[in-house]
Order: sequence, then structure tokens, then C-alpha cells
Amino acid sequence: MSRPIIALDFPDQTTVKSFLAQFPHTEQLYVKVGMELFYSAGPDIVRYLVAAGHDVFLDLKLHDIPHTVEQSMRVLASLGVRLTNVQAAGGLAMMTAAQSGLIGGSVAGQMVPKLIAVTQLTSTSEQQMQQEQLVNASLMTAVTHLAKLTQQAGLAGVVCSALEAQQIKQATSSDFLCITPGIRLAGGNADDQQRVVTPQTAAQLGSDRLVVGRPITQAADPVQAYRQIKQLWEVAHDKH
Ligand SMILES: O=c1ccn([C@@H]2O[C@H](COP(=O)(O)O)[C@@H](O)[C@H]2O)c(=O)[nH]1
Repeated sequence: MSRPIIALDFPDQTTVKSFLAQFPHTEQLYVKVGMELFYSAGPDIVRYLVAAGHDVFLDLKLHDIPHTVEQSMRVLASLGVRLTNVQAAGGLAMMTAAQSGLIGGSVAGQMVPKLIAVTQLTSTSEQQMQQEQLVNASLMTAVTHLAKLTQQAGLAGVVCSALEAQQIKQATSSDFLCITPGIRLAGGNADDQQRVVTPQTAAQLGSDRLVVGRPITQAADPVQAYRQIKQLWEVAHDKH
């Protein structure tokens, strides 16, 4: 059963180490290194987490011209992460170049990281998308369009809200990954997230894996919060 990915949105390696020290040291977690931690601690934090036996999603959401993204992916490919990403808004050529960079930069004998693309950030509402990005479509249509473009570029899946997972899978294929942040326990604070879903609903809607940050990292007892979210997800998955 897929473990939730814990977003390690921390300012430095010391904070990451004390957070992880709360878990049994044999427990292999699936963690996410995002911009804050990567800009502070660099590739070494990724190597440290991989060497400690954790699976890593490197969430840098690359978005630049195809050549720059391809060369950057060549560098990131050797870090040993399982999953990494780009912004789908970068377009077909950029996503194709990112995939080539990952394959070209991969170390022989090591798995090539899966590449996924962010459709619309879960902190974006339909109204914001339409007004600020001048998109003249529903959020579902826009996200599904970007998911199809991502599939056309040969990527493994997308980052989306679980609210869109069903429609995306219908428009692409059942094995096209829908990795879903914006997860909150019922009644929890949404913070800056707009498209929020509980772990149970995410499972029912066909999410492949949850990404959870603050509901775990800022909980009074992060290990208990992680276990609760994991259990809610697993139970709902089994029922579905
Ligand atoms: O659309 C997106 C893409 C990425 N994220 C990332 O997921 C976590 C969510 O953190 P919470 O604290 O659970 O809100 C965070 O690292 C984001 O960068 C996202 O939320 N939405």
C-alpha cells in the first residue's frame, strides 16, 4: 500500500534530522524535498536521505526553456531519487527535454527517476486561474488538458488535486500517476491550499499517492499524525 509522502518543508538539515529522529530508525519513509530545503541544504540533503534508506520525491517544479531544463535534469538524475517534477505549463518540448535529460543523466544500474508534471497548483482556485492566468476554461478542463499533454510528452503522471484524479485517469490511462497534495484531515486548517481533500476521499477518488506537509510536520505528535493519515488512506483504499 503506498505510503503518504511527507513534505520535508524545513529550513535546514538539522531540523530534518530532528524531525526524522522521532520515527523508529528502521522505518523507511517516502519524503519530499522541496525548494526551501534544497536551496538551503543542496544535493547533499538528498544524498543523505537516500543513503538513510528513504524514498525521495525531489519537488523542484522545473520551468524554463527546454535546453536549460534538460541540462538540469541531467544533473538531478544521478541523485538517486524515485520521483521528480516539472511544471506542465512549460509545454510539450520542455517536458520531453526534461525526460531526455533524466534518461541521459541516469547512472548505469540505477533506476531512472519517474518524471511527473504539476498541472495547476493545489493552492490555485478556479477563479484565480481564470482571472490571473486568463484561462478561459473550467479548472477541470485545464488540468485534464495539461495531464493529456504530460502523457503525450511521455511522462509518468501529474501532480494534481485528488478532486481531478478520476477525470485525469479517464482522459489518460488508469496507470497514469496522480500524485496529490492539498491533503487535510476533516476539519483541519486549509492554510494556503484551495483544493483540499481528506485522505479517505483522496483514496476514493483514485489518487495514487498523498503528499502531506503541515498536517504531519506541524502536528503536536508528527508520528501519530503520519500513522493516522496512513491508516485512513489504507482503510478507504481497501474498501474502495
Ligand atoms: O500543486 C501542488 C504542488 C506541490 N505542493 C507541495 O506539497 C506540499 C503540501 O504541503 P502542505 O503543508 O500539506 O500544504 C508542499 O511542499 C507544496 O510545495 C502542493 O501543495 N501543491
